[in-house]
Amino acid sequence: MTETLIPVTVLTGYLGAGKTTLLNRILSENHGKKYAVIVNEFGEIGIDNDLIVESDEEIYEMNNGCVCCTVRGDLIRVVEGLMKRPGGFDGILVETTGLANPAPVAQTFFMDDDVRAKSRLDAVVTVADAMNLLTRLDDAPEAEEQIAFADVILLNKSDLVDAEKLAAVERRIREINPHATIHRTERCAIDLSKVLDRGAFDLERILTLDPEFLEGEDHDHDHVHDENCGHDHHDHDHVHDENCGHDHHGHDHHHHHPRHDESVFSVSLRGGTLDPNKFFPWIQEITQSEGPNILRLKGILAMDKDPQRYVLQGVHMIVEGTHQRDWAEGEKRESRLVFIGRKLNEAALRKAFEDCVIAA
Ligand SMILES: Nc1nc2c(ncn2[C@@H]2O[C@H](COP(=O)(O)OP(=O)(O)OP(=O)(O)O)[C@@H](O)[C@H]2O)c(=O)[nH]1
Repeated sequence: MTETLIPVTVLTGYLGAGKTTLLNRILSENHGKKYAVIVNEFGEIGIDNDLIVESDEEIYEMNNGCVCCTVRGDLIRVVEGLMKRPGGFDGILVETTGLANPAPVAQTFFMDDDVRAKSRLDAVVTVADAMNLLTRLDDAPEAEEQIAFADVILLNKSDLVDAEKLAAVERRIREINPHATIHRTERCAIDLSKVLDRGAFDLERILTLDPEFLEGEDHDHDHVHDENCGHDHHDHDHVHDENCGHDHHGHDHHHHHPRHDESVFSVSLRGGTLDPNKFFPWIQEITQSEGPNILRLKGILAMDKDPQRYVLQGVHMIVEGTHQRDWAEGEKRESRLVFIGRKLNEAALRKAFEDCVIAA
């Protein structure tokens, strides 16, 4: 019986840990399987979808909130739609935002009758950033939930730390989660059979961790969920979108799950072509001076006189840039840049960015 159920892999991990890197590996590898990918991102301009490699796989983007709360109904609808597709899929991958608590995402696959009848949660795979995890565990509750909930953990970015630190991070992970399989990786290089179709999700363990995990199974959870979302907290996404353009993330979707970190918000910038002689020194300077507050930085940029799209990625002070592909004929040369972090000075970021724009 169980063989006919579609395995679902929930891919989680804090901002910038390497989730998209792993997803791109899965999509690029010649595994002969057909996966449907559901991507959820935080930050108002959709950039992540542009960072996923081109493949034959079907990709569904959900940008209107966090998959663990506001768009959970969307997740059920997307999955239900996938189940009805002729030919079907060998697996479904759900990449959560870096700020998601994986528990409600996993719950989705137990609570909806149609979804439960056709799919099985295969594993929660968490990518951890070896360089930043210890700090995150101290200041971000989601980071701890992602580790606690994992069946498989990729201790990634092993190239950025020495052996001693790697061992210390692994010890801390073990304290939080003694059960998960841990793999040390660099750029998420791993045999995919260690990640996919593991049959690793252990409901018994999760119920020990969270006895109310299956709570609401007999109820119409959409309503329960909506009520919690509407009444137990104020919706920052809306308040801030309207008042200051910030893109806050704060909810109390389920009483027994800790809140999201409300101090984290995003600043989305958009403009035309940029002057590289102004832009790069600015990014250099801002990531050095504000690095601790910049949890994540992502951009698809149009540089002046550059025929290619330039992709910029940062996690704290580490910034990487690469050319992605030629701008297509007729494609609008537009630059999009998103900062996600704490205490970001939106007005100053906006002004500095606009100073780099040379053509609208
Ligand atoms: N040095 C190093 N960099 C890495 C490694 N893995 C990923 N990166 C880089 O880290 C940055 C973030 O990687 P992503 O895969 O986009 O991370 P993510 O978890 O998808 O990020 P969000 O979706 O924003 O949460 C990128 O610049 C990657 O190239 C690694 O093992 N070592």
